[in-house]
Amino acid sequence: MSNVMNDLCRDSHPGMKERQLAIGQVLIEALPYIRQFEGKTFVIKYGGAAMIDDVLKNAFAQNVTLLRKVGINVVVVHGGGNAITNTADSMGLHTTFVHGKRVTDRKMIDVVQMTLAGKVNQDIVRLISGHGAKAVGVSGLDARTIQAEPCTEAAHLGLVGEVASVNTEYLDLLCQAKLIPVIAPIGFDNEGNIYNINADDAASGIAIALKAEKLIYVSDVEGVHCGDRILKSVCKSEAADLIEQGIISGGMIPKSLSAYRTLDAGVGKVHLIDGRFVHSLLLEIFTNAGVGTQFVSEKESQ
Ligand SMILES: Nc1ncnc2c1ncn2[C@@H]1O[C@H](COP(=O)(O)OP(=O)(O)O)[C@@H](O)[C@H]1O
Ligand SMILES: CC(=O)N[C@@H](CCC(=O)OP(=O)(O)O)C(=O)O
Repeated sequence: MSNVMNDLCRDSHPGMKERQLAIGQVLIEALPYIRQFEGKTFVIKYGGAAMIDDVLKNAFAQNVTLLRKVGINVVVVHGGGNAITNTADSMGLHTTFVHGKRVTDRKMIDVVQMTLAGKVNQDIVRLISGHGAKAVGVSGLDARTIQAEPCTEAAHLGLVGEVASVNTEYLDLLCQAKLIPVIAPIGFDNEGNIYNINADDAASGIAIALKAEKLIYVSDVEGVHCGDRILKSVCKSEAADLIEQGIISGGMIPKSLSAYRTLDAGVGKVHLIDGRFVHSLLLEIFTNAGVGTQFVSEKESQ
């Protein structure tokens, strides 16, 4: 027996038995969730601070690996808005956002493509693979994973698209092989035009197409704020009011709107969790506590 184990067995560390018991209880609490979710598909939108800070990046990769290892089909759709802005800045290109979406001209779409499908995507693949799962980088262009169409606000936004259809056969194949697709949110239309797709919109379209069990947005806030309160749940009409009042603004607008589209299309659960909090993903999925904000349909919230 190692010295550490010897010490533990003699209970020479005050409070150690209590700590071990607590760890055991947390692990057991996960069991019903593991049984419930085995073989189910979770789409995880990876964005915000958890994409920038090294400790958080690593924790995210560990969390995703653990989900895959307990039999959940994990599909990651990543953002990278900050990285795109940094690359654009370094090339002297000016960035403008309208209601949380980037105005995208021909020069900007090149920056989006090389940044998202290049460095950002491959960094995530490398990190996840480093923890023992096999991640596959998928540009939305690969195998027509994301067939795009111009978004409704295209007149103002340029080459910004929405998901028209998803190659679910390809993604299902990857999941069946126990691989983790890591998807960059770009797509092309029938004429071959490439579109920049907001990652929340892409994650929503993919969750709907895959009939996912859950869509989870990992972001850089505790949840949806209303003043100094974090809302445990928010329904569609409340969200519409909060948008109207400017309380939900910027990047939270596409997130909220895509959340309700996802729910309306039949995906059971849509959550927003704080990627700045290490292991928030595991806590959300495997504990009774739940964290962050759940987007719910009108009926459920009443
Ligand atoms: N009511 C709100 N509650 C929480 N965050 C909000 C709200 N309104 C606006 N935001 C902003 O939305 C941001 C999250 O959206 P975004 O920057 O697109 O994140 P991500 O990169 O994770 O997609 C938050 O950092 C916050 O600044
Ligand atoms: C149309 C549009 O806005 N596309 C986004 C795509 C990346 C993204 O959504 O990144 P986050 O999740 O980190 O915000 C952009 O160009 O920034």
